[in-house]
Amino acid sequence: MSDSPVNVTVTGAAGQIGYALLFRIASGQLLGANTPVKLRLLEIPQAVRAAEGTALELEDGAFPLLAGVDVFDDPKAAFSGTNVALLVGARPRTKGMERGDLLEANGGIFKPQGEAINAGAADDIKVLVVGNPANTNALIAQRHAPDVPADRFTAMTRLDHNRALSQLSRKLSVPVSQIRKLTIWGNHSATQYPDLFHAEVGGRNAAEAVNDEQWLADEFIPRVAKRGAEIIEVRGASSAASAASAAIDHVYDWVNGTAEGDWTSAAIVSDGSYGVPAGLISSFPVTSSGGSWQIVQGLDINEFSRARIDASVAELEEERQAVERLGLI
Ligand SMILES: NC(=O)c1ccc[n+]([C@@H]2O[C@H](COP(=O)([O-])OP(=O)(O)OC[C@H]3O[C@@H](n4cnc5c(N)ncnc54)[C@H](O)[C@@H]3O)[C@@H](O)[C@H]2O)c1
Ligand SMILES: O=C(O)C[C@H](O)C(=O)O
Repeated sequence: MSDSPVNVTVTGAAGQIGYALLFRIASGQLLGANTPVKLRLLEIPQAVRAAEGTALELEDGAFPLLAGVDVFDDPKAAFSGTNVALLVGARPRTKGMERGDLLEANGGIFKPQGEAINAGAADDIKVLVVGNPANTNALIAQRHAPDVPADRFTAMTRLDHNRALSQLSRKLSVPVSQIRKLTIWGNHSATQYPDLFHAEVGGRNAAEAVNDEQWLADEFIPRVAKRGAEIIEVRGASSAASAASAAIDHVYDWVNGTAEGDWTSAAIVSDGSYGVPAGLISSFPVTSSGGSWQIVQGLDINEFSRARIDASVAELEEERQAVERLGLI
């Protein structure tokens, strides 16, 4: 076991995802079974008491790897010295709210959080944004942290990736462990593009194994892209434990590396690869090694995929322009 604990800040700690996430972090699933963690929970003042209640429960878990829990309502204090930041707390869309209103409300959250990360986080800070609209919230935070390398800011499309794995596994009646090289491109929204064309199932091309373009276009892609809405409809609340699980997967792979011969999906700052404008935080096929993500290069993008990637990237561009107009970046 390494000696010094890793500081992990979780925002929105009293929310649904926070509750599903914190106990898994405390048990060692975020960073590995040999890494002690110190949790730093950030909430708005009205929810601090509930976060303190969760902190009591974390204490009651007697987790051997948990070196302490602190609760904050001030971002500067919560991010001071932090190594891993999970930005989960966000303003949900409520009735009558337009997309612009949502972006503006979230700007009020992610701008000060980016500034606080810039001011006081540890040099090796890694940031995962979960709160929606995740890609653009990550962009806002990143732009307000000019002293932090841009590649430390990421947004979560791992839940979409996991959803796509499960849907394909059901269709082909194979375990998810046999599926490799699946990709989510673009935005964590209904425009995202889950791409099977480079995926492999038991060593065989997945699109060929499926051999059903209608299923691909009319069932698989919309099912994955609209799964968040389906969960809300059926469960009566947005996904929480599956989102927490995907956040664990994302950070675990970022820190510990992806498996040889496979890749995963994460929204990271574009370097212009695959025609995605540089600077946008967009989902790509990625591998991780040495604590950093690399975009998988050299994939052939067919016409079917190109149109769908472009549509999702266009939406990200619109969101970027909207937050620029609002003066948020
Ligand atoms: N990227 C993804 O795949 C994905 C998946 C599921 C949900 N989400 C998003 O994750 C977010 C959280 O979901 P949830 O179900 O936990 O919501 P929730 O409403 O249960 O919890 C959100 C928590 O954030 C807190 N919060 C609000 N503003 C804050 C701030 N400025 N600082 C710290 N905390 C703050 C709230 O007090 C609340 O406790 C939502 O935006 C949701 O849409 C993303
Ligand atoms: O909260 C939502 O709007 C849905 C969420 O992003 C999800 O993908 O489950």
